[in-house]
Amino acid sequence: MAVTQQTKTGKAADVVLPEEDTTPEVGTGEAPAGAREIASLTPMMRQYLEVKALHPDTVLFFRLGDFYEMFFEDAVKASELLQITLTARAKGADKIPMCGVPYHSSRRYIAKLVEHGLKVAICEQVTEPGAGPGIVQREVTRVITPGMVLDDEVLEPQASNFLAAVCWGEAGFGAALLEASTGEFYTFEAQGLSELVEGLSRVEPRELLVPQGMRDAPEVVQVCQRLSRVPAVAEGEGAAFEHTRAAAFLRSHFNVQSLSAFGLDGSPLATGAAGAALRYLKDTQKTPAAHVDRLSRQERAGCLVMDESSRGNLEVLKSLRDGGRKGSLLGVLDRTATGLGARKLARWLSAPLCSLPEIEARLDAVEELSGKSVWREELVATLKEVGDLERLCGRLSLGAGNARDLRALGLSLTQLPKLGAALARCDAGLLKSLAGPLGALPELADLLMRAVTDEPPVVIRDGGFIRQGYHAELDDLVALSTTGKDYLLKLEQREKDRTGISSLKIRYNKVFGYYLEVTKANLHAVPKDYIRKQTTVGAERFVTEELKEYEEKVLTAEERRVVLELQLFEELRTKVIAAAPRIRSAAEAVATADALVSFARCAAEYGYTRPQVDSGEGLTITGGRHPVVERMLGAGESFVPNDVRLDPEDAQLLVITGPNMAGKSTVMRQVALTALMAQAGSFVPAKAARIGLCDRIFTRVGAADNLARGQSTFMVEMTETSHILHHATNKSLVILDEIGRGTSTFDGLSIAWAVAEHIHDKVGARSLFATHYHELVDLARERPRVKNLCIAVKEQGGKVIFLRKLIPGGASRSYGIEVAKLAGLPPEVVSRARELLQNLESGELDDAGRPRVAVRSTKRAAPANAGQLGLFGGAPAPAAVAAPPVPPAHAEVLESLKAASIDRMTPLDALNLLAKLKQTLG
Ligand SMILES: Nc1ncnc2c1ncn2[C@@H]1O[C@H](COP(=O)(O)OP(=O)(O)OP(=O)(O)O)[C@@H](O)[C@H]1O
Repeated sequence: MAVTQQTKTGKAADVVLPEEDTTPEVGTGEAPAGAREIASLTPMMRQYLEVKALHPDTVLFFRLGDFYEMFFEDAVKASELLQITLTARAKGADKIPMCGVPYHSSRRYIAKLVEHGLKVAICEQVTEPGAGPGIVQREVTRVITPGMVLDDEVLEPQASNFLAAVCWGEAGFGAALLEASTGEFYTFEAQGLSELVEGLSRVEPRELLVPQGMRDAPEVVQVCQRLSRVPAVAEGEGAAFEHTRAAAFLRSHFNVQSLSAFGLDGSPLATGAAGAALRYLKDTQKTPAAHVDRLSRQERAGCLVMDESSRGNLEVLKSLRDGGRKGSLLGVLDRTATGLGARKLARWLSAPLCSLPEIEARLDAVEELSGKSVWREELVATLKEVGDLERLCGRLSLGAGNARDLRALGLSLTQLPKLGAALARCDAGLLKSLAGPLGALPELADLLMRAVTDEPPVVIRDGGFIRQGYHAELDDLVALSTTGKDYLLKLEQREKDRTGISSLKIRYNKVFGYYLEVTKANLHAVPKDYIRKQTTVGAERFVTEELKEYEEKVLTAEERRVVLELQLFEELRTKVIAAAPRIRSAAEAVATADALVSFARCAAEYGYTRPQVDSGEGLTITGGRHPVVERMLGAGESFVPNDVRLDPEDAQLLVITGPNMAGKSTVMRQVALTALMAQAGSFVPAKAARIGLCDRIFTRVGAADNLARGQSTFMVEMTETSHILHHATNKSLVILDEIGRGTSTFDGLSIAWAVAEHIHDKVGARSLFATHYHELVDLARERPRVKNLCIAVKEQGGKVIFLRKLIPGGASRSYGIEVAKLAGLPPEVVSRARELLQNLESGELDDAGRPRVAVRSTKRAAPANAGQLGLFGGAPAPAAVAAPPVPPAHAEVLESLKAASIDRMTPLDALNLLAKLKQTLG
């Protein structure tokens, strides 16, 4: 049996039990599984099915000796995803599909299944083989799900891994966000789906927990569709979401009389979601989750709101190109030294502040840190030595940590006083305030450093991780087992001398313990007092009384040592759990310091300046740059800075025109990103900036198709625009890039015009409006707070040179054809396009009033009904045909037309007039 076990342990990961597995279970004496009816399964397979029935939605990792085995459909699914061999237990019709992975390398396999959105239940042997009657007892000790991951193999250091529990009712939605590895725990309530998605999108949850039976509810389907990273969906017991039960559960966990301190009074939905999330953590991890020691409520008013698509359009956390950090604002600003800091920075950028004092506090800190480069880099060096305190503490609290985690925690805690002392010397209040929590753990640091060896093993079950000198009894046991081993070596030499068998060896295996091995050729020299134990192919194995005695001594010392080490590990773990709240406060301080240092490094190295943030509604940026584009430019290219001024008095809405590729999108995005950075507490890429606090930033940029959601490009564009018009306030910043582009020119222009008017007249939000409809420039004549800007270009030798400079006024042309030429369109297509453009611009119309775009220049004729008007900008051609007798209605129309002052008419006025004229004609 032991031989089988050793062979299995030694095999590669994809090795599984032989197809016809007749091996009884280790130490159980269970009958071999042969070809039998499934109904007459072995006790072990029955045990498997019982456990599986309790965890039907998981892939069950069933511990068998040194392997985790999977059976039935789990085996089929896992073998495919993990690319391991699928084999079978039993034969013929009773064949049970099966596959397995070695225990010691299981982490990466589990990680892979979880990455595929599956849940993995770990079922361990909880009694020793042969320790009692019947088979080994087994229990599920942990369920690993996409949102409940503790292992470094799965977790990205810089990214959070949140579970989101969501429930809903007539009053709206309740949500709870829980990070199992760090213990972060938040709730919020939302009135509608958009608000819910906006709240969830800030942390991009990996898993969505919803009440039983709700997986396919329209609310869940829509949330999944609208989040840019689709979460795995899990169902939790409906009762866990129920308000009173959830409240009682939370009160008992946090050991409080009331939940009012968490802001949950009168919030049944948020309470339900929080209760369900915490219960899910406890149920899957089977621990008290002591590291979850606080719960806070996120208020919408507390931070600058950005919906999912605005955050995505501005590429705040990831680039649109490939969804990676590179090319995003976070990619540029993340110069953190720790995973803690990186996650904090991502949170700051996804939820910038709205409170002036808090923003000023961060800016003060960044100013001080950016000015002291040597000292700042010393801080960075210290921060680099601090491990992921939150996750180390989380793993240990949840019983998943090992001795390496204790060692890493000890090393990290040792750095804290140094970091604290450096921060205490700062002038900025925020930096100073971080020093307190960093000085609160010297005893634990000292204890862990004294207790754990420098390089402890990954697996704790064999001991070997407690440092010599930490525990006297353990030292004695270690000494005994080592001297015992020395003794055995001496004994071997003595027996060699006594018998004259120079090849005699003392060996050890798990089944026989220590034995003397003598090759067949030397058997004649074996003394009488040798007791034969076993015969192998080339040798005989013996024991002696003396050997047995020493074996007893050594082995018991070894066993006691392991037991004692495990006990000491538990004691240390308990101490860590007791200190969890202080560790989390220290982790928070480290994360904050690291994020501020990161801002300061960017400020110093990228030439950023401190923004002036105030409660006004203006926004002035002088010499502003796009933080990401300026870092992406190649050698020899330099970013052209631009000035932008938005003012509620006279420049509330800026219409930006300019050729394709001129830099309209870039300048608009840089304004939004500058405001966002300032409110996150960062310095900004500009010579000077004054930012009136924004309550929300909206962007409607480009024509992002969303066919997966079954919406056309234009529909998406209009839905987003409508969302903006409904939610923007006079404190908001609105970026609209080419509204109306997705439909016909006339419809598009009319919509763009009406949207701009509405924002100007009704909403009052600071807005930047880029457009190719040059007609929109006329809006500035109509509305007092509209200003025109355009991006300068120079024409030289038939070529367009982009100057990238924003100047007052409107652009006269698009240069679209020139850009198309630059892009390599065939010359004949380019020249034909020029011809068509000329037709359009000369306003030639056919009988139906449409421009005669298709007319070739050689065949162009005078328009037949030259009396018709070009709708937008087309000049009426002089009347050239004698008029027939005019009916009265027609005369009225002609009069109206004559009276109309086309020069001062907006396109919409023209449309209205046209409608009136048609009405007159009947
Ligand atoms: N101020 C600037 N300095 C240097 N390069 C710039 C600047 N602004 C834009 N660019 C470069 O020009 C490219 C085109 O800019 P952008 O996409 O903003 O143009 P656009 O006017 O919005 O074009 P389109 O109308 O075709 O969408 C950018 O990718 C960037 O590389």
